[in-house]
Amino acid sequence: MNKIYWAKVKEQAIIPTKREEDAGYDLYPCFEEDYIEIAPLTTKLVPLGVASAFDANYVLILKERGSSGTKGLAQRSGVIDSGYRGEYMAPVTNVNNKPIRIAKKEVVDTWSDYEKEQILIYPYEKAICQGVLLVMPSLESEEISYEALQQIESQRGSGRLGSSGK
Ligand SMILES: O=c1ccn([C@H]2C[C@H](O)[C@@H](COP(=O)(O)OP(=O)(O)OP(=O)(O)O)O2)c(=O)[nH]1
Repeated sequence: MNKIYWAKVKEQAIIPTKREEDAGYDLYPCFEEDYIEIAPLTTKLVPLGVASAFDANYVLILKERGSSGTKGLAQRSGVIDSGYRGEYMAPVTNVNNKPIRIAKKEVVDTWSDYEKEQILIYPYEKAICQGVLLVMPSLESEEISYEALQQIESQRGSGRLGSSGK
């Protein structure tokens, strides 16, 4: 299957797209509410409204966009398995010291300047994260004893945490 299949789980969802030279598919929030508010240093699941199917040789990783990461929306978890058929959810942590609202434009337009000063706003209409497809290496897995493992040649051996002195 040399293809990624996308489906809308919710009617209003936006099917992710990317230009050939972009690494990630832009993924958009998709929810009924006027906005989702994320308090400082807390995490919320932002529904993305889409589901996918792709070959088991790949994994799709959710990452911040430049424009979401630099606004203090930190992407969590984000491993989408090829066999996952549920709705994509983006776990997002607000690392700002103000609440941030992922808010629809028509609602933001009704807020007073005072209300807007108390919060940060991320437009609902913008992609909130991106999905990067990566090739999954396929390795056999085998348990061996720790002694046998230490016999396997290595430059580092068990040196760690500053042992190289570099
Ligand atoms: O940020 C994320 C992470 C995961 N998922 C979906 C896709 C993934 O294929 C599925 C399971 O994720 P994962 O295996 O990381 O979750 P788990 O906590 O290990 O639970 P499980 O027992 O379901 O494997 O949840 C998302 O929508 N968003």
